[in-house]
Amino acid sequence: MSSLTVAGVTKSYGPTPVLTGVDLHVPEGSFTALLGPSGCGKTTLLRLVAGFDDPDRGTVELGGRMVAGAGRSVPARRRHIGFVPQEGGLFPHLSVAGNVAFGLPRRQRRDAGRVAALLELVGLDPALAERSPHQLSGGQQQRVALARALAPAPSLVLLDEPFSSLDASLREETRQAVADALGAAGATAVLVTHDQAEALSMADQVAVLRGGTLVQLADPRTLYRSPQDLDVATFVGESVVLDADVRAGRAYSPLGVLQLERTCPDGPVRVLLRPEQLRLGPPGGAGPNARVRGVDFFGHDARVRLELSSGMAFSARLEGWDLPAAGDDVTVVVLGAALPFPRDDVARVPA
Ligand SMILES: Nc1ncnc2c1ncn2[C@@H]1O[C@H](COP(=O)(O)OP(=O)(O)OP(=O)(O)O)[C@@H](O)[C@H]1O
Repeated sequence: MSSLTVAGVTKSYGPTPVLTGVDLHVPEGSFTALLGPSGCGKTTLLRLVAGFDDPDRGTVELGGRMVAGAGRSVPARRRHIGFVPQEGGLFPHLSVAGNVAFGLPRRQRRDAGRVAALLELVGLDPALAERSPHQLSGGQQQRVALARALAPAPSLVLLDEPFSSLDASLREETRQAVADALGAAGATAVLVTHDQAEALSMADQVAVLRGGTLVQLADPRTLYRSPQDLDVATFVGESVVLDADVRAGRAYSPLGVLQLERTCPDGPVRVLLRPEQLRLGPPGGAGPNARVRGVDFFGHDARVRLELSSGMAFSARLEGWDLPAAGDDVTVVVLGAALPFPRDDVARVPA
């Protein structure tokens, strides 16, 4: 497996810039998620790395070898990159074993042991080897597609929204199997997704793309706890965004006086809290009063929709055991510190 380095990559289709100066380094043996809203350029970047298209400017290096840029373009088939598309792309007329063997070097294609080992690597029972793709679930098909992509021991594995067509229960299980298989193979991998939970739960590092620009590259915890700006913050998780005034290192907000995560000069700011930082107490306790407007119950936890007497709406995320009901009056307690941002930082999604 190889590292991947993308430097200053720019791409336009006609007059429309799609990628503008993207830099990205994926260390050997690590897993990076490319996360961003629809149309931000994720697939375009993946295609430039795969060699399906060429950048207008900038370079792509695999294991220190330049494969695109500076007048060079190594054809896709010579980049030794494994590709897992949205919907498996398995050959319908070949068995599972035939599909996996297709990825193997010619002399190993008849080696049933190699095929069985690859099926086991992706968490599939080798007894499925003789089935046709249409006799598999969507999740099993994606695992076969990964086994096929890993078969030639590629320098890099690219996965383009490979779980998007799976239903929720299968998605979780397949994600886990894919992440385990990539880890066991020591693969360098890049996953394209617009699903923040997928990116945060699977990747070693997450690259957030917005409008063709890489706005933040960080490990999942740093990205969630210290997002670059409010737009990234609201994209990678639910948020409570409040206008506040900073005085002597504390933020005076509609949810009380808050500690700050980092130093910040006095003056108006916008602060970010995560809904799981809020706790509810009985009415009349310390902290601002709020009324429960509704409860979205998810089983393991719930989103409790709240409103202050000023009309400001926000949500708390609470464990599912002891929940208030719509119409209840409560007091709000904030745990931990808030993250300050300039007041003119735009929050894309309201609290
Ligand atoms: N071959 C092409 N010709 C013209 N425009 C293109 C072409 N490919 C992509 N685009 C445009 O480039 C922009 C980025 O597309 P891209 O597919 O990379 O986005 P994405 O982030 O992967 O989106 P999605 O999550 O919806 O797949 C879009 O506005 C798209 O319409």
